[in-house]
Amino acid sequence: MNPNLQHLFAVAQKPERRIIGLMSGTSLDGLDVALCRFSGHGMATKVQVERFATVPYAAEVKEQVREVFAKSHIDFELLCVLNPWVALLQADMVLACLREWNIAPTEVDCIASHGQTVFHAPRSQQVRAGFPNATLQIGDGDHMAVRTGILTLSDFRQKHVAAGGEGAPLAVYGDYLLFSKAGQDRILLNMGGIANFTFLPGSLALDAIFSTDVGPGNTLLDAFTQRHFPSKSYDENGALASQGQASEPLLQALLAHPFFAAEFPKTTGPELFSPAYVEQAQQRSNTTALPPTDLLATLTQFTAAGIVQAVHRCFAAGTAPAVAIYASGGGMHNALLMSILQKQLPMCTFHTTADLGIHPDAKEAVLFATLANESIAGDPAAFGQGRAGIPAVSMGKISFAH
Ligand SMILES: Nc1ncnc2c1ncn2[C@@H]1O[C@H](COP(=O)(O)OP(=O)(O)OP(=O)(O)O)[C@@H](O)[C@H]1O
Ligand SMILES: CC(=O)N[C@H]1[C@@H]2OC[C@@H](O2)[C@@H](O)[C@@H]1O[C@H](C)C(=O)O
Repeated sequence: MNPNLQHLFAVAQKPERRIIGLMSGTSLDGLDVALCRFSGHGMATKVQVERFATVPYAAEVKEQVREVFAKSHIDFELLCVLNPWVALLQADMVLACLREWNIAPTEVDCIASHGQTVFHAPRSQQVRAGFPNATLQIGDGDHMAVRTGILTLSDFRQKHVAAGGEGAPLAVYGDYLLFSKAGQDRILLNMGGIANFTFLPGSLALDAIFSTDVGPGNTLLDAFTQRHFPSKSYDENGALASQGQASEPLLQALLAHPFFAAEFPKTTGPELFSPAYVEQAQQRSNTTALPPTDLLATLTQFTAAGIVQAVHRCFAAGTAPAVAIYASGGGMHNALLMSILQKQLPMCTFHTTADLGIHPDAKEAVLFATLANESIAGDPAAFGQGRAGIPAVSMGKISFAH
């Protein structure tokens, strides 16, 4: 037998596995690195996050990735070279973390690498007809494996698309295994560049759980903060938006897109929720002269409205029962956004995933480590027969280090 297969077999049979989960999201702020210790799989999964770091991207890295990010027209050669370049950059970040943590690469069983999404194209957002759902992440897994010497799983979203999904949100898989609680309805709300959530019914019924994107998270806030306040990369704690007055006509124009009325589960990205989207809504609502702080106030309300509408929709049948919301992602640090959510969702109690034992900034990196643990040691049957958006499949392509 190929010794690589023997090694994989041995890792799958270990009572505990050390897996590094890597996530670099739509905000392009850096690489989240979570060193996790797993035992078990499926509903018996136990995970302990031993170390976590966000390694910030240098300005040059952000600039290079932005050149090919969420754009219809790009330099194709640049995309081609960024595919290994991003992988090698992230591999070196992993090796630097391991050195700092005094852990040898040989002590890590596997890396679960999300890569960098450069374009997300569910059918509902494509301009051409007749093509399948599609999504593209760069940061090649073979380069990660060879540079680090660690078995690597990568490119998780393609199997989801191949099995009928849109390639996202994958959060449902990890949230279900790690955070379900009998007797308590929970929403795991992640506010990154795009906002998404998983609904976990207290009944634990597999046919009631789902994950969905709900609209923009920080992506538009970041873009317009950077445009109007060039020294800032984001609106810290919502301080700028707090100085402005939201425009109701612009808010309504922003909410007019069919994405908001579409059924769950659904996905989106900065391809749709771009600065051009906001500029068009400003034209339609005669609000092009809005002062920057009013614009940021409106965009904060817009982010909140997408989330609030979606939470209400979870309970469309009647009065919303009490539900516990567990927040994660950078948006949870935006005090203004959080206060709007709390005001508009009085039936919810607000917590963070830290209350469930996972640091909110680490949650998505832990998700990919969990997906890798399932692919290596689990069984896709943990997700029943599979439903729309939750096909019962093992995700991640395997790259051997040698
Ligand atoms: N103190 C803060 N106040 C306001 N916003 C903040 C604060 N801290 C972080 N953020 C926001 O969080 C963003 C980063 O969020 P996060 O790292 O969750 O995004 P991501 O992982 O790239 O996104 P995605 O989940 O869409 O892939 C920043 O760009 C910023 O907008
Ligand atoms: C295509 C893509 O990269 N989507 C991301 C993005 O960031 C948030 C939201 O949009 C979510 O759908 C997804 O990531 C998380 C980790 C997910 O798949 O659950």
